[in-house]
Amino acid sequence: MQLMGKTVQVRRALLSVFDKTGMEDFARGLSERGVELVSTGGTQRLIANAGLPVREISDLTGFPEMMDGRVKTLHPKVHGGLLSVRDNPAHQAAMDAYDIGPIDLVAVNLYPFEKTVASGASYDEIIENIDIGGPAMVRSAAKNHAFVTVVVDPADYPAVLDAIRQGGVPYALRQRLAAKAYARTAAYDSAISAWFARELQFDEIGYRSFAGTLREVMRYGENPHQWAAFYTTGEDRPGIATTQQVQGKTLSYNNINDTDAAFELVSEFDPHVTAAVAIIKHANPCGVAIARDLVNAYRNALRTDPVSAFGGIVALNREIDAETATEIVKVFTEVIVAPSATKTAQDIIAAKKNLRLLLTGGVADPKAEGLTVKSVAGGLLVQGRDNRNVDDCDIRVVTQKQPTEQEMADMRLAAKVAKHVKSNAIVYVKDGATVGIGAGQMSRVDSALTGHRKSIDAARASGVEGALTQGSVAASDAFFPFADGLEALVAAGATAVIQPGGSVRDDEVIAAADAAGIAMVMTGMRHFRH
Ligand SMILES: NC(=O)c1ncn([C@@H]2O[C@H](COP(=O)(O)O)[C@@H](O)[C@H]2O)c1NC=O
Repeated sequence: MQLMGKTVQVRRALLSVFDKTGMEDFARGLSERGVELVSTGGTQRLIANAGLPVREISDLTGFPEMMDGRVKTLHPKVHGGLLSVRDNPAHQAAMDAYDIGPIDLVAVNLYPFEKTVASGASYDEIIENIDIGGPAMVRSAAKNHAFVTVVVDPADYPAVLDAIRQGGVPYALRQRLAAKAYARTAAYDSAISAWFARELQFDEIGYRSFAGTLREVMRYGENPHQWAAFYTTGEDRPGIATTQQVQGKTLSYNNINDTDAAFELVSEFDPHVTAAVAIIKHANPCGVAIARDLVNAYRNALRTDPVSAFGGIVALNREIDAETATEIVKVFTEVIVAPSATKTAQDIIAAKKNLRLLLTGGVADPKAEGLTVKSVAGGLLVQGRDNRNVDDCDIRVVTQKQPTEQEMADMRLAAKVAKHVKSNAIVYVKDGATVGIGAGQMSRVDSALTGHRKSIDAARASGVEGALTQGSVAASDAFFPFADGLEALVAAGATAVIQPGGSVRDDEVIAAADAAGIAMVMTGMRHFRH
């Protein structure tokens, strides 16, 4: 392959695109450089209507497009023209024998499989939108990038035209376009296999592929020496991947991770029922509150841990109003994320140039099915999304003391927040707001103590002696293996506790609660989060 690595002149191009964006200009540019154009049905009509000379694919193959377009380019005259090694005498002999002409450039984009699935189309319609001929051409051309240029993204048309105007497409560009082409067909097949898996409810099908579309390359990852990029999967879930950035600096890797945690948390609360605000640091909440309006929810969330809230992410489940925006901008905040914002709220936030404002258009459905993926050395851990919460549980009172209505409401809030706190999680709540959060400790007792200690700091910050946890309720994300965790909650001042139960020592824990005279309920649902 002596020609390999050289700049290649383009003499014949095959154009077959579903998304016709930019195609007329691209075809004109090619035509002006003397490139012969060959094209399929709709693409051919577009080019011909623009007054440009273009051959129909059936003229090249000698076969009509048939079977509702299932077979149009699947022919040796196409694939031979794409795959032949130009300086290989045997390949040349085959081309001569079968009258196969070289094709130097292919521009293809595929039937919109992903969009068809997202639109809720029927099974048959989805199947019909699996492109076969397109990926086949893309793969042939990409394999033979030593000689052939493959363009799968209209965004690359200008660069390719520029190269052709300067005499030909250089090897480095052909190579990059080939890599992109295989990434595209891999992502396409990944979407098809993921759809099949969902449709047939296969939990295990032998292979899994996960794909995304590049949204942005970040300056760095979790730390400055780590490379990072954000890929979106196309899932139609209001949140970090679908958000519109209205203002502020570009998002960092950590911002994206924390904003996701923040918005998923407030999405637990139906905005028609209550306003909810979460302030997040390092993917853990440092304050969460629900209230009749956002401004009170924000003030109460902030009170939990005003020190940690500095440089935090604020998520809201309703449209941000001017009053709430005014409160938020008083504290140094990295990101605000909400379904929408009033014009006045946006103007108030605009005064802080660097502050990012992200609008999602709605809250996420906390009950929606989905997968989460985590990488481990040499593998991927895949599981169903944790799409259930305390509202799905049969709550059992296990102590002599019954919780009051207020305690019960606060325990539901505490349990929903605990679901979003890294394990071991302990969340203290009083009157609709968190008053102490213990996150990510290796022992449940330590989490209970941490939340308590932080509530003493927060009380002091607001000029109150003692702990905010006095008279609160507490939630634990998992059962208490011993009574010591429960006793730490009692010592912190909790009057009611919500936890899944299920320990072999549940009896001891219940006895400790009875001895302390507090109420305890069990949900039967654990919410580990790592
Ligand atoms: N069947 C084939 O041989 C075939 N060849 C190309 N396509 C696709 O047909 C589309 C373009 O069709 P048209 O030019 O008719 O709008 C492209 O998305 C291309 O990927 C095909 N369609 C499906 O497999």
